Amino acid sequence: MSQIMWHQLNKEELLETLNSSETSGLSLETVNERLAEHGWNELAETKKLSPLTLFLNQFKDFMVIVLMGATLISGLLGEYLDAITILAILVINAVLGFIQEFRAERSLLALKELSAPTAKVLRDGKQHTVTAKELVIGDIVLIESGDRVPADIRFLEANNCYVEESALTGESIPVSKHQSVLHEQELPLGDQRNIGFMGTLVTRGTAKGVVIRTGMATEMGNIANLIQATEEMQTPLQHRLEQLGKILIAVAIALTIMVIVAGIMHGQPAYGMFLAGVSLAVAAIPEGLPAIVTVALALGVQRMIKRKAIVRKLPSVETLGCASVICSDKTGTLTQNKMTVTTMWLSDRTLNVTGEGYEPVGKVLENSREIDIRHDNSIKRLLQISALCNNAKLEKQETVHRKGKVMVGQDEWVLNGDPTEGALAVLATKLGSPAKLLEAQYRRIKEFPFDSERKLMSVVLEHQGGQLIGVKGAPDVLLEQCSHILWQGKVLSMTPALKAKCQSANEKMAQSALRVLAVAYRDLSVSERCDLPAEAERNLIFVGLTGMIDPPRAEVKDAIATCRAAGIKTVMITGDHQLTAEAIAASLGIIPRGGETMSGKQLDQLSDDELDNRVENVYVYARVSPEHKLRIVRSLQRKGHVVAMTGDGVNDAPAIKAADIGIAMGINGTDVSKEASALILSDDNFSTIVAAIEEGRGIYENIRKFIRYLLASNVGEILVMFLAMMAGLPLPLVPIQILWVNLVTDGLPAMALGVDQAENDLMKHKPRKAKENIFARRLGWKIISRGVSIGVCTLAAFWLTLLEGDLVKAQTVAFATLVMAQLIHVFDCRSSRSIFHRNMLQNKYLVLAVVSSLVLMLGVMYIEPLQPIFNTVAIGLREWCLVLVAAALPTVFFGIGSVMSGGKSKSKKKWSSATNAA
Ligand SMILES: Nc1ncnc2c1ncn2[C@@H]1O[C@H](COP(=O)(O)OP(=O)(O)OP(=O)(O)O)[C@@H](O)[C@H]1O
Ligand SMILES: [Ca+2]
Repeated sequence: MSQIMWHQLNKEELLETLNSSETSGLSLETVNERLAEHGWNELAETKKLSPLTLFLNQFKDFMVIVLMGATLISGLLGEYLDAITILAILVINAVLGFIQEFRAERSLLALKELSAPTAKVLRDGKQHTVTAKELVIGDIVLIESGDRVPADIRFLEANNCYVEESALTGESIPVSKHQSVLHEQELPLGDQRNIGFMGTLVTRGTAKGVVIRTGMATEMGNIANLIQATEEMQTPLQHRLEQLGKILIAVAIALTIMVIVAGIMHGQPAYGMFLAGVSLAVAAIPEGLPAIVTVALALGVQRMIKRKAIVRKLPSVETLGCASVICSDKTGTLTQNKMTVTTMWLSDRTLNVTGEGYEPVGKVLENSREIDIRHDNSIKRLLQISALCNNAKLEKQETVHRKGKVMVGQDEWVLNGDPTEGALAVLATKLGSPAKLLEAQYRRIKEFPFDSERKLMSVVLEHQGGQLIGVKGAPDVLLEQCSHILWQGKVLSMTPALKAKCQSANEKMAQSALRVLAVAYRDLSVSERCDLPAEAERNLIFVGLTGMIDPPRAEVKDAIATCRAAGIKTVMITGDHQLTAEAIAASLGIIPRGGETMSGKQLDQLSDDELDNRVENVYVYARVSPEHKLRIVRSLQRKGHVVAMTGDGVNDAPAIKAADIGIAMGINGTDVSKEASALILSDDNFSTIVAAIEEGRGIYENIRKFIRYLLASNVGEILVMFLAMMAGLPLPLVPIQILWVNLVTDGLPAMALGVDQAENDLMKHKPRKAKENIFARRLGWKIISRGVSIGVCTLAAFWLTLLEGDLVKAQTVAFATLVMAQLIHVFDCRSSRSIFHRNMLQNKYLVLAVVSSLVLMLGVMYIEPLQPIFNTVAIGLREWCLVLVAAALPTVFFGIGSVMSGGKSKSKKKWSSATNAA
């Protein structure tokens, strides 16, 4: 098929060649056949790391290689048992590391799938949304501004449609597309105006097209290998940890060398010292840290997905925890986006409409009495334009519900399209003027699609008597274009008095939280040119207003209160009317006493400096256009805020990109906004942002928990050996014991900390500063103090037992003390205050991890055949008392210390209550 000159075919030839139908699309059967034949509509991926490579990578670590070399030598020297055990431990270590990294990799991959682009397609006569991957040749697709063209398509219909093709042609100015036949033989891509190319961006308008090429056969597929850029997935924290890791390695190696030298000087055999030293280095270097961080991030991301937040860029998980302002759209994010028209205003009459949801059943009331509207021409005109200047489709669909144990089919009205337009479609159908009926007399010949800059939409309709323009949109904008008004059935000139009436009716409706749309029209002489919205939308005849409710989402009010307690400010940014916005903001508790609201017009009059001075006290921005959002983000950032910003349209992308955390809408968002975003809300819901922030904070704290645990453990491990060598004592731990301690303490317990529950005050303190050091808030002190005391206590237990003269017994005691001390200390790490502030059994994984580590430790102490391998003896009650006291001392001592000095007041100082900050 690739030889076909698609741009030269007319519609009939096109659909015949592709065996498709413009009105009903392909059948699902055909789709499956074609999928089987041509494969998925996707570009080939670059290669991934194979699991085997990932596993072998675990052994690439320098110290591990040294240790394996050393083991090999000891094997050659006849120490088979030692060599085999060390190797076994290294393999287990590698398996753990592999599992961690493999999981991390997998979850990152899953993330990509989740944010895969979708496409609207006509199949079996119905409109479906599918992932773009599922498209086949012949599919009829619908695209609108903000979409990426999902495959190579030939246009069948294009309304004011502009596409930006710079990825293919280098030309960054969008080109207009049309559906007419092009006759030239060879045409460069940029001139194929009736073809849309996969991956290019629709910047304006709407269109319908038929898929002519998919996957690697597309023009984008031709150059796919050139554009597969790898995205930076490392977070700032991971980056800093990598650096920290290098320092730690250097320190560990330096200390190890000192241990070895001191040991040899005090008469230890050189080879044994070398093996002990290298084992110590392997144990003390937190090589698992990056992997655990990735796992903690990835698992956190999974939890976020369960809470409907899809993270597209891993670094934003960290940034989320620092967010200090959330700028949110109103419609659909703070509100339900389920619109219902409740009020109409025309010719100075206010009419109420009954009925709920999308079911088109309801009555018209005036002063609470039902009225007959059948002969009212003004109302008919209002309904007519509302129905025809409208792209929403109201359909009856059978949906299956569960009632107890049986599944019941039920007819339900569903809406395909924009809810604002849906509400108008419902209104028209309710009151006897459904679009289906009207379309027989009025044929749409042109559309100027709605955009959020113009805040209007209009259509040109052809009927028996001629042509007609119907317009709907924001009343304040539309009124400016009306020279006449339909008043009690007659067309009058618009006077200032009449205009004032319209305005005050609009304001009155807006004040009661209604979203208000105005409707206007005019006749069009056939000779009149109207190619641009500005040419069509002028000299109009005003008809009336419709007001629709859009109830706030139930859970949002609490979410906003949570934010306030967490020191995060919520700002509403909306294209809607100021009074509507204020009414809704008030009901959600967004505006505190003294808080301001600002309109887009007012914003335009402020310089950047003036805006900076006021920005922190503005809680609602109304009647703004997308480009205002960028100014707001920048201004807040200049004030030192970490800004989360939502958006859904094409024009929102710059603001989303500029924000510290750009947030797109999963349901109503455009492809462009999603691509620009760091986070996608799969339910478009504001409270999901708050949930994500909470997870973000929790993940960061968990990372701090296990960094604290791992580093304190390592300080303890190194110190025991170091002090013993300095003091001229024998080795407190033999190499295998060191490796074993490392394995049982660093592995599972550290991972379990990574999925620990958050502390209760997580959302009760201010966000942390973006530049905060990982060791801030006394973490460094905690690592050193706990590490040193674990080392000292272990050494004391060793020395006390050694006084009896049995080295193996003393080494067993040291081994048990070190393991026990770490297993107790791990619980301390769960709290920023002390071990006594949290329920020890809350984290089931941790309890399980600690119990298995205990069993592993007891195993090598009490299973007789293992004793010679691990250099242990069975110790008795007296030794156990010593072990437990020495192991508990570091944690209990600091725990009591923190309780005595009032751990609460300390934490309060650090986290000064944030309530007054918001
Ligand atoms: N489909 C439409 N056709 C005509 N006018 C519309 C349409 N949708 C919205 N409007 C008008 O344009 C105004 C701005 O709408 P826009 O979609 O930009 O913002 P919004 O959805 O109200 O707010 P948010 O930015 O919170 O999503 C609305 O108040 C309404 O008067
Ligand atoms: Ca360790």
